[in-house]
Amino acid sequence: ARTFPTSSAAAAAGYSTTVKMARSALDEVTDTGAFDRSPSTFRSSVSSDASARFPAVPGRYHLYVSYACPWASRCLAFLKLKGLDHAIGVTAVKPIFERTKETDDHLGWIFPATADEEPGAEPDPFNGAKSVRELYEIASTNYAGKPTVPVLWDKQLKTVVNNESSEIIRMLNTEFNDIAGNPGLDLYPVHLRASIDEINELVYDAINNGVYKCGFAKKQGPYDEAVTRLYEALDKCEQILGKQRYICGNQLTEADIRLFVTLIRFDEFLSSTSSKIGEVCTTSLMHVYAVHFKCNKKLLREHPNLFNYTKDIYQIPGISSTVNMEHIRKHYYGSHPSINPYRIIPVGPNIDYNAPNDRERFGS
Ligand SMILES: N[C@@H](CCC(=O)N[C@@H](CS)C(=O)NCC(=O)O)C(=O)O
Repeated sequence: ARTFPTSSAAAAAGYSTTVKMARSALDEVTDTGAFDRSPSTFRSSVSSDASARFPAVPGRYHLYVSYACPWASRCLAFLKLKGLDHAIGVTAVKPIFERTKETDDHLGWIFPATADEEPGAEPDPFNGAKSVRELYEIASTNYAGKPTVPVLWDKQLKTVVNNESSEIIRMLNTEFNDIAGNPGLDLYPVHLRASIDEINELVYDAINNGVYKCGFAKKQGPYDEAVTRLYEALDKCEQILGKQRYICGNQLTEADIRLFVTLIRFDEFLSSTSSKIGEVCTTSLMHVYAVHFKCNKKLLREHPNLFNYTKDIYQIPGISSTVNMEHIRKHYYGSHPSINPYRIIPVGPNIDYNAPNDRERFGS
């Protein structure tokens, strides 16, 4: 049996020891049939202030991720761009959900038992946890919410500092500058904040979360609404990127990273999102092939500006190392046995995102 420090660590970090939330995305569909994402639970901040509860010191924090997950990947991108890999370690889980406990049927993120088991994934180096769920239970006894990645983990207090990627990326951008290899890079600069905020709102709702709203809708109305908004937003971004190199001007910002993580998964993700629709809709006898056509109005590679832009961002030093297409494919095609019982991975478009692109026409 494993034993963990529990309530004392959670109490020290100021968290309630019982958190009740949705256990999986399937619980996050409202009576109207629309997908409604639950808010993240752990919302503390690491601070550059040495007297803070979570001071930005090297070696104290660890990022638990899945390479399949777009939200975790945006944190990985910030870690690389800011030159923080020496200060904050990373451990990736296995790409395919497994039972997290023998005593119930929850499926979730699992660490491999050894470093050889799954290229890219590693055992938990600090807590010997079998699952991400166990990490949450160390931080908060009886945690009943969704055990999601990313997790920004405090090795000293043995707790989750924050599990909301939009907040983690802001901390990585500003709070670690004393120890960052690239402190001068500001991905949320004051003069562009209004524009970044506006784009983020559109991109989060219609694109990042929009693909999930398409995928998890249980009724036609919410699906129609989500898919219309998704393609309107993609068209808007396509137009903007016909005039400038990056989404908020001619400078890379967090809005680009937030958009990129969905775009890079897009042509793979269309059918993966559909797999989840199929799982939700097993009782309505929906056929998986029909489901696969639900989100295919247009592929990424049919939007020339968005497609070249995705290659451009991918080719920024450090970014390609945050994209593990193998984990992305394995996760989406392997984590839903009711839809894809033999876990066969479709051949996929195998796009070369390192291929030349036309973005330098806007200057470098
Ligand atoms: N709001 C969170 C969302 C993270 C999230 O939804 N992660 C997914 C993976 S893409 C997850 O871990 N899901 C676990 C599950 O569905 O059980 C963030 O942006 O950090």
